Amino acid sequence: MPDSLVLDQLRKTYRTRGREPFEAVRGIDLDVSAGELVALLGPSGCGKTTTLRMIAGLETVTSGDIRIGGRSVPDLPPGKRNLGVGFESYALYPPLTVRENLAYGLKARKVRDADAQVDTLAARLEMTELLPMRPSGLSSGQKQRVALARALIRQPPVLLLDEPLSHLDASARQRVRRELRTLQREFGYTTIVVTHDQLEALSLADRMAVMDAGVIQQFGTPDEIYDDPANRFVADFVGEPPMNLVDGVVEQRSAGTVVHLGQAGFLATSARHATDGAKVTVGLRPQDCVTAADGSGLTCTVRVFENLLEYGLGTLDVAGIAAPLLAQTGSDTVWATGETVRIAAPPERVYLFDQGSGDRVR
Ligand SMILES: Nc1ncnc2c1ncn2[C@@H]1O[C@H](COP(=O)(O)OP(=O)(O)OP(=O)(O)O)[C@@H](O)[C@H]1O
Repeated sequence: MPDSLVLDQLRKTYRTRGREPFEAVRGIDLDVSAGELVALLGPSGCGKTTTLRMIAGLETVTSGDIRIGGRSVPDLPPGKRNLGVGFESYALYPPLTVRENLAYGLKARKVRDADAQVDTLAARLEMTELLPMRPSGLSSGQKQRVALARALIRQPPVLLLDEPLSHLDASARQRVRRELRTLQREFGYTTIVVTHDQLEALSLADRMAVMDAGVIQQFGTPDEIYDDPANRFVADFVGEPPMNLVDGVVEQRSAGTVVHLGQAGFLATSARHATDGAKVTVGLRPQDCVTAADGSGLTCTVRVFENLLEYGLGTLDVAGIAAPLLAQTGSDTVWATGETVRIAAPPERVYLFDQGSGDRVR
């Protein structure tokens, strides 16, 4: 049976002799339901691995609590926490073959069809040919698959995975990712996956926690995070190509709020709480840009147009704004260099952020 996992004001301060204490995790709250897959997503150094290692019991907790199935675990050794841990660095037993490594725990528990279970899982993770090999002969991508299999075969109530697919080549990564998702759904393990790869997080996760500087910036479903980013960091980090972020000035009109961008014109926005005349950061996803009717939207000049067959990407100069704007077009639109185009977006997709705090202005 899967267990719930709760992080309650979890903190980690690293104290290294001769150095200032470093707060890697700064008070994290996270409530993961039984059977849910949550991705911890963030840039290098944001504290994802430290968080996972504290849950696993490989790192001490400075303060706060971790509860697995309602039981507080920070004082328990790793082996008593009832977790499956798929860390690449987690040692396999070198004298045993991969098959023996995978079957070890099952045989210790006297599971009758241990070998058949190993065969089935190995086939699903495309690693049957690795079963007779010894750990020292494996490449990093192969070791990663074995670590994943070893965590999965125990059918743990809570599964922790740290960058589980990072060493696989692009096509194997997609297939193993889908298989991991299928296995997780089938067996219902509560799962935390640490990744810096947003595609991995978007495709695997029921919900994702976007982290930066030791803090969870937003926790929600992939759609909530993409459609309704809580702040400038999340808006910038999630989405490919990234959201355009440019300076703008708010004007409150009787018909609604608009935001002016340089000398290029203005866009209507559904944000209602912006102060008239305030300088804000305007967020506009390249995918949300549409061609506007004459006399409305932003007047832009095409600097470069890339025809990527299924869609096009225009790099547009905007009068009065230093950085260019990226706009994605449908496959039937082709822009010429130097052409003038008018760009708009649905008002609910024109995001405003406070220039000081970076918080969303709604
Ligand atoms: N043992 C340690 N002693 C001191 N500082 C550490 C230690 N381990 C990690 N850190 C620091 O804590 C911060 C968070 O590290 P962590 O490994 O949790 O980040 P991460 O988000 O997983 O990044 P990455 O994806 O690069 O592994 C980093 O600035 C790192 O340098």
